[in-house]
Amino acid sequence: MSQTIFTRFQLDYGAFQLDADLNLPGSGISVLFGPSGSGKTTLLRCIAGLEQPPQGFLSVNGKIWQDSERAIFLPPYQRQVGYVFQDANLFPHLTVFDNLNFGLKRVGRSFNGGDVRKTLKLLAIDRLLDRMPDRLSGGERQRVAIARALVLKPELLLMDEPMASLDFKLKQEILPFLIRLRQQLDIPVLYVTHSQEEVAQLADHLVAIDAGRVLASGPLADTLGRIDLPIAEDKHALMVWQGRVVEHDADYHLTLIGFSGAELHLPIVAAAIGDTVRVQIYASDVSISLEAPRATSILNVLPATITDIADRLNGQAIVKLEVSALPLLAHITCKSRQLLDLQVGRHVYVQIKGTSIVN
Ligand SMILES: Nc1ncnc2c1ncn2[C@@H]1O[C@H](COP(=O)(O)OP(=O)(O)OP(=O)(O)O)[C@@H](O)[C@H]1O
Repeated sequence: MSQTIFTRFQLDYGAFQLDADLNLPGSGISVLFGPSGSGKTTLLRCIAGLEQPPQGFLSVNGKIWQDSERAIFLPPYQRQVGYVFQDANLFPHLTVFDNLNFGLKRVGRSFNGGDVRKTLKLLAIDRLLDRMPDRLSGGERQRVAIARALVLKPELLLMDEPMASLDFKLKQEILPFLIRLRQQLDIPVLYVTHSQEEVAQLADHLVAIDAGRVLASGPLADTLGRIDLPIAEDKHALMVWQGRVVEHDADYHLTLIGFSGAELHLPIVAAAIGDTVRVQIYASDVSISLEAPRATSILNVLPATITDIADRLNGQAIVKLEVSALPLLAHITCKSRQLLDLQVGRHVYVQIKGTSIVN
């Protein structure tokens, strides 16, 4: 059975109150997503023991780290937590090796352990060990910061916008490593971001937070499909489907991806037949018609059923659909919704104008 993290924190800063009750899976990446000032960092700091709210409970994989009712509070150094920040914060006067070894020595562990080697390999920093931090790229520095946290074998890894200070190119460079962490790490990760793109690429579980409160917490597609939340209204609102590569069509530079009950053609994907891939579909790329379009340039046309609709004051309607059992969001105008008389339960066709692979 998957181990679980239970948190309950209440904290009052005067102008801001955190009141967060969360149950997170004991594996995979849980992403905390919310606007600036919504309390994401404060929640991570509570989990790390850097804040001590008067009301707090935290248990990680069956161990109680904090329980205000029983006056239990493990100080930060007794919590097996790795913390990666926006900036790598490496010791500038120490080599990469010494930066990593610094923490290991403090806990009486050797650099030569199998776990350390595995981490260096996972983050491809084995060839950077002699470098000083100022001779590393921003992405390499961040990979060293992640390795420094992981070699201490934490029970939980906290990552607070680890890519926020990287430019687009460096983000693209580090993302594959984060995806690899998602696939290979056997500890739970709590990852803070503002970016829908990072949500699509990394989240297994998604928590939407606003004004210090948890609005939703659940498997990625469940939270993305909550049309009552700001995340579904955002102009970058999207859905993520996981599928497998069925075939490549070299003549047309297309790849066919199969999902449970649906197939999509994508611009050719660098993955082998049978590989698992995530595909993101923006709500703004989905249009709806009542009949199967007979002459259309759009390759991906699928039958769907409307399961929910929310009209917004800005003239936009968010439509939630099911394609087979796969959830999908569409942003259309309220005028189109009225003209087509779209109602919950109606069978329609969706045309998906653009799709892209996220890993
Ligand atoms: N020590 C403190 N004392 C008083 N208020 C604080 C303190 N730390 C944070 N706050 C306030 O708490 C609120 C939540 O801050 P927090 O940094 O947790 O938000 P966030 O969601 O991580 O934001 P961002 O995405 O911009 O990093 C903010 O209004 C912030 O000003």
